[in-house]
Amino acid sequence: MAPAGPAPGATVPAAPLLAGAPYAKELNAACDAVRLASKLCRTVQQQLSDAEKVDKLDDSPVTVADYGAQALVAWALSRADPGARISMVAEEDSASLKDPSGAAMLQRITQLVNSVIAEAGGEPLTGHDVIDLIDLGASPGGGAGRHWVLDPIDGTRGFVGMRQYAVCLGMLQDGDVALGVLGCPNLPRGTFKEDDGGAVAASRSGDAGRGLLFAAHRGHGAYVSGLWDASPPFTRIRVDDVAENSAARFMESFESRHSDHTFTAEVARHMGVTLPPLRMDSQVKYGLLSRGDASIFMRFPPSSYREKIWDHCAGVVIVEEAGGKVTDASGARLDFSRGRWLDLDRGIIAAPPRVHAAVLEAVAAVGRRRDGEGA
Ligand SMILES: Nc1ncnc2c1ncn2[C@@H]1O[C@H](COP(=O)(O)O)[C@@H](OP(=O)(O)O)[C@H]1O
Ligand SMILES: [Mg+2]
Ligand SMILES: [Mg+2]
Ligand SMILES: [Mg+2]
Repeated sequence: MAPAGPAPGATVPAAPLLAGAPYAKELNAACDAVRLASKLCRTVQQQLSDAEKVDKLDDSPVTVADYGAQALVAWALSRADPGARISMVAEEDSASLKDPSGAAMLQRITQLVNSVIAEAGGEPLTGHDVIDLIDLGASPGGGAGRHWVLDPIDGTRGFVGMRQYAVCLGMLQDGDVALGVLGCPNLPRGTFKEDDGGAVAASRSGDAGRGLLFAAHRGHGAYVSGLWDASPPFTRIRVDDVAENSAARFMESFESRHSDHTFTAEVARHMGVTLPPLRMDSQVKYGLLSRGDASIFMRFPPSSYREKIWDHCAGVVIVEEAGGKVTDASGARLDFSRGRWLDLDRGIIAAPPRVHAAVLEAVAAVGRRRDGEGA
């Protein structure tokens, strides 16, 4: 059933988005929070120094902007709903900032956060406040009640490498994703062109033509707007269910350690997909799929890897509300109700319905062929 609301391509008036929908207040608060965090990230990406990033235990990077964006989103959501106890499942924690060796980094983060808060008309925070806000993200989540789900910077490797990244905020209500918002500072507003995912992206970050905000409300559609204005008009978006596989463009991680490029190439070949893959960091891939800039997203990490809910929560509801399907390799929908991790069968496949069925079939066929060869 098509979701309620305006037709795809229709422009809806400036904020508040979807006034009257059940979670309109929360949706608009989430959009504001993501806009603030995106501003901080845009500033930092242009001037990031080695002293502002550290490697985590799992060998992944984290920067002052990851921490700053997490604190800002927590601040903005708390401000929008004073008195409420917010439950947030977020990627970062403050452990390394509480250590004396993290003092300079905490000071820098506090300064960055306060500069954005000042612009938003708020009172300055102390380092302790920033730590408390970051640690709001330690919730175990689960299937009961409301949990915000935050990846303050998804695609930190892309952020550091001057490529694509996204600020990703979802809202779980009783185990289902009710809202999703993606801030994509380096995405061009026009149709996506091949080189836009690559190293040149950030050199143009801040251009008038860059910066998109995707937002979805379960049952009320998916929308896109410019990222930098306080209350821009939104346009309803829809996936592109191409009639022929040969016309489908597929997307995957820029980093081959995050997703097996050899396997996806074999699946694409099996389907008769001829266009080369669009390789990009982060959930911007879900945004582009929802807007019809590409028709397939595949992710096949190493079998030992366990997916985290913040890497998919916002993107999944945006794709579904744009008319797409997101499942694991066995065709099951992703279950966000089980805590901080997603348990799934091998990989993740997102696409419009016809193409999705074709990808599922091809994944199974290539899997069987590989098993046969290995036997
Ligand atoms: N070995 C691995 N396999 C799969 N995903 C990984 C991974 N190591 C890190 N990731 C996740 O992949 C995310 C980025 O996805 P993509 O490949 O689409 O850009 C990272 O998010 P962060 O950048 O928020 O840490 C991280 O959670
Ligand atoms: Mg990370
Ligand atoms: Mg992530
Ligand atoms: Mg992250």
